[in-house]
Amino acid sequence: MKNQNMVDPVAKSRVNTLVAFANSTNLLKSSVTATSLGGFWGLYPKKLMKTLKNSKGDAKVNTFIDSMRASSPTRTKSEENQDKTPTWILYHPSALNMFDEIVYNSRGKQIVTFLDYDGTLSPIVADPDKAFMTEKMRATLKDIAMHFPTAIVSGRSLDKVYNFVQLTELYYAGSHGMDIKGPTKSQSHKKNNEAVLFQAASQFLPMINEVYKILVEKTKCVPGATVESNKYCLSVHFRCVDEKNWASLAQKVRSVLKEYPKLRLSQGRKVLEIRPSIEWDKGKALEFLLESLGYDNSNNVFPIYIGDDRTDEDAFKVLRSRGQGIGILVSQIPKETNASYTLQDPSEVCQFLQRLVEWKIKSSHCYKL
Ligand SMILES: O=P(O)(O)OC[C@H]1O[C@H](O[C@H]2O[C@H](CO)[C@@H](O)[C@H](O)[C@H]2O)[C@H](O)[C@@H](O)[C@@H]1O
Repeated sequence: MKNQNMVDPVAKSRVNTLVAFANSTNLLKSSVTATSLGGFWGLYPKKLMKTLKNSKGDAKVNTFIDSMRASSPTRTKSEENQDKTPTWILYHPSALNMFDEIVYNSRGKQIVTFLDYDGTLSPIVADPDKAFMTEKMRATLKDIAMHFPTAIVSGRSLDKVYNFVQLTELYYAGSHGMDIKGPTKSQSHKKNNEAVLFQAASQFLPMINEVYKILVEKTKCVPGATVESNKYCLSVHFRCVDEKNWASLAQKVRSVLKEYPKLRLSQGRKVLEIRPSIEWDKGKALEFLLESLGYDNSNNVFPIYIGDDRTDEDAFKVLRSRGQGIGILVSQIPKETNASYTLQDPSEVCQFLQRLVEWKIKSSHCYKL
């Protein structure tokens, strides 16, 4: 629960300036304060998990349905979102617009990039097997990895995310960070040249496989529902299910999980994810990778984590509590987040990464001169 309301000092001072500016220019419909804006930060995902695990009644499932709808709305800008947008942007400005501020804050430090896959590097599509990233994104990732240690941190299984990305020079943390592998191609920026291999939940494999079979059987009567195995985690997809069947699908998943107290549920974009109840998430994976790179107790590192999902919030929170680096949320609509900046979609992520590479090349050139 710690750090629930922590705000990093840079963001806070920027917000105060922006709030003063917004109020003085009547940018917003009503006057705002930094405190009123602070309400956007919270621990909604944890509350939601409790709801799903402990509730008995339909009302609780409805809360989940509302939240699922909001996490990945079909219409990009509802009226309600339009109202929230100006305030939200004050707190979470575009990482492209604030690029100079970001690189200024990283001065003298080693940037390490952490990238979520679905919705960050590849656009969200209906068929999870077809979530390909563009060749431009692949080329950009190759460039990024040449200049900064880079990791992909995904809910997908390690093999699956590697097959999508296909770059040997990156770190990969699959199954929400429960399965970590280092680059197989040596990188000059690595302090320690050994490939990392970490599997946090091997003992859960038989249980996960068993639950996969049960879920496939239980959900096959729901048109459009699919269950995806991500080795140490499972995903039950709602995207192609008619909204009127969401509640019954959620109930089916809950009823299976009741028999498996060692597993827990988390929610992504039109997906329910089942994973071992261990203290491990994308935030822990980020810390593990920083440690592997030799930056555990270092002030000389500036991690940049980019992600679009609820599960990425664990990593954003870790960065806030360490007071290091920045979190960037990929979203076109206002969402509760611990990230400091935003990007709209994978094409903006690509632009941001390209600018980082250009900036790095330019600054190393200036340094040599
Ligand atoms: O951590 P991530 O890399 O973001 O993985 C999270 C989930 O991503 C995938 O599902 C999401 O993307 C699909 C393809 O665009 C989309 O159809 C689905 O609705 C999204 O939730 C993946 O299929 C899941 O297994 C991951 O857990």
